[in-house]
Amino acid sequence: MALVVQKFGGTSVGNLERIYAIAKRIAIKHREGLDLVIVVSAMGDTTDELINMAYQIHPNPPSREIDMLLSTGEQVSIALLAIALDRLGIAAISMTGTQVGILTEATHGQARILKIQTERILKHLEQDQVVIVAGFQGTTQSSNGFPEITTLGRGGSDTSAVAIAAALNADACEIYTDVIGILTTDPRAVETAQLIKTISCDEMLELASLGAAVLHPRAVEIARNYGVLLSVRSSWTLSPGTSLVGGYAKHMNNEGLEIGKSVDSAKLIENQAIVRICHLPDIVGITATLFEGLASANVSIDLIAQVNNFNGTVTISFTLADQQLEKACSICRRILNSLKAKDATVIGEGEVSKLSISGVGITSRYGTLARLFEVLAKNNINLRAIATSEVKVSCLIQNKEASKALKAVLHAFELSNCQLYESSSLDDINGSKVKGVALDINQVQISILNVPNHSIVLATICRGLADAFIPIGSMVQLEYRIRSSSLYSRDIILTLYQDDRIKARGILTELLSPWPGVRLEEGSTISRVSAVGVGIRNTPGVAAKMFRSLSIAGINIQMIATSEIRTSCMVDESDGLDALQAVHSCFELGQIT
Ligand SMILES: Nc1ncnc2c1ncn2[C@@H]1O[C@H](COP(=O)(O)OP(=O)(O)O)[C@@H](O)[C@H]1O
Ligand SMILES: N[C@@H](CC(=O)OP(=O)(O)O)C(=O)O
Repeated sequence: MALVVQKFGGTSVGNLERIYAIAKRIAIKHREGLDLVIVVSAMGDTTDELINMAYQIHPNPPSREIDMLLSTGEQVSIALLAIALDRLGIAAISMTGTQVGILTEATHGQARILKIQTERILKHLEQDQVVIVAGFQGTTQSSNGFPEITTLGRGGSDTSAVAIAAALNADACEIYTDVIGILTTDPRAVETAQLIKTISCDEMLELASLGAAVLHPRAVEIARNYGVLLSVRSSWTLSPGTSLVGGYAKHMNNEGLEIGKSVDSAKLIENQAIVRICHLPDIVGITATLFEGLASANVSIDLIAQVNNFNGTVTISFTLADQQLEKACSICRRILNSLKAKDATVIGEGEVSKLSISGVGITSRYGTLARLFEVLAKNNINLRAIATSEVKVSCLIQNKEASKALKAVLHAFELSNCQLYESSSLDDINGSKVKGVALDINQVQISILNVPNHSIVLATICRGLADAFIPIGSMVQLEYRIRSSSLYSRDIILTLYQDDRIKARGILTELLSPWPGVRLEEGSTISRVSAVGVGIRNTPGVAAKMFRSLSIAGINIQMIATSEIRTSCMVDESDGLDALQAVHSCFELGQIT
């Protein structure tokens, strides 16, 4: 008999009528002969309400007690669902994370799953019972050997469900929610959002980490790592929803279900080039004009970084294949001439290579970025540009340093040579275009200016933030040649969550004190709008189209950070929603296909 894990989120079990309606759906599937493990979240806004209560009593409640408190939310809904199934004549049993044996790290509030004991679940399934498991919670052993309740972090029931499916080697894992599946964007923000029928795990990881709250990135990571057949569907209709594709059926490792390696391959592309444009006037639409000009001349751009300096000028850098460098520089110069941007300078540099590491949760797993930059710094590798995302980090380095850098990275991340791929030009697939767009609010731009030209600063910054569990949203590096000198000055620009601003300021100020020339500047709160799709890099003009749509909407782009399958633009906080709508519409994502 097929074994299916189904997860119902907080909105789907928001009141007794909904719980009963879900019980009826489950009863039908059980009678059809499926073995069912059901994971549920707490009813409606219960978790928020519980957190609120704790903070009314104490400004800094103990994390153990918060986990104890929050875990009660799911305990209510599992019991009610079991009662509803009993009423319908279906044998069911509810179980907490501790009763199942969902073993996690010994940390409260954000624990990762190490192992799921399947014996008890399997025993009840054999007895033809529906097994109902509390999502979002696990158990660990305290230092004195007693079991303690842990929670997995907000939105953690998706993670519970996919992890249980992986541990049971289930035939499918279905996430039921209040929308018909994964849509081209949040339908609460854009009414015309359309269903995406299939999406790759990598695309969904990017979307989820960029603000698409419909699926938790950790759940996607587990599905990708263990080849779980995952879909997202509506709790109220029978439509098939969205299927995720592109997972790998890896074996569970001994380190722990959620703890495996974050980096699974490295790749080097030689003969790349970088173009740097400095002192560009900060005029709405200027970036769009530049990239439209390049696209119409068939210049294929890879990575783009742009930052609005706080002095009214813009700095842009982009990478491309070496053989297109001269053409790109002359197009840029021509456009800048026609725009009468007299102060702007265009500098091209060839003979660089792009070294990338790929995996899952690269930016959300604290420490992976730091490890990469530490290794490169230790080997004295000079970084000319960087691009970060959830599934890939790329660094531009000089050709002559490329093989040394690659060797060091393979060694540091314990990758074998067969994971290395070399190519000399623009490569591979013709994927589809933009799959979806997402909006992430409450971000802040932190600029670290005038960084001396060595990678150790980058490594120090990333390690300091990782040790303080501060996630980095986007990160770019821009370089300028210092006037009348052959030396470069470097700026590193990060986006972080607004809530982490004060903590990050303290840490960065202290970390940067050995380099007295380095300046820290903070911008105002910004929103990040991102377009995601595997076809982005092979479709010239995608970025230009996005930049133009923002300029037509009168929205100034404050920062651009791209990776291979995503383009993110940071805009003023108040422009976020308009920016999302403009980008969604420019890629015609609201049209029924
Ligand atoms: N790309 C997207 N596709 C679908 N829903 C999205 C997307 N981005 C954000 N959402 C939002 O995610 C919500 C579902 O997530 P959530 O509220 O956590 O559900 P649940 O309570 O079922 O866990 C939807 O109601 C929708 O507003
Ligand atoms: N109840 C928890 C866990 C969860 O996953 O909820 P939901 O499925 O409603 O996002 C929370 O609110 O964070």
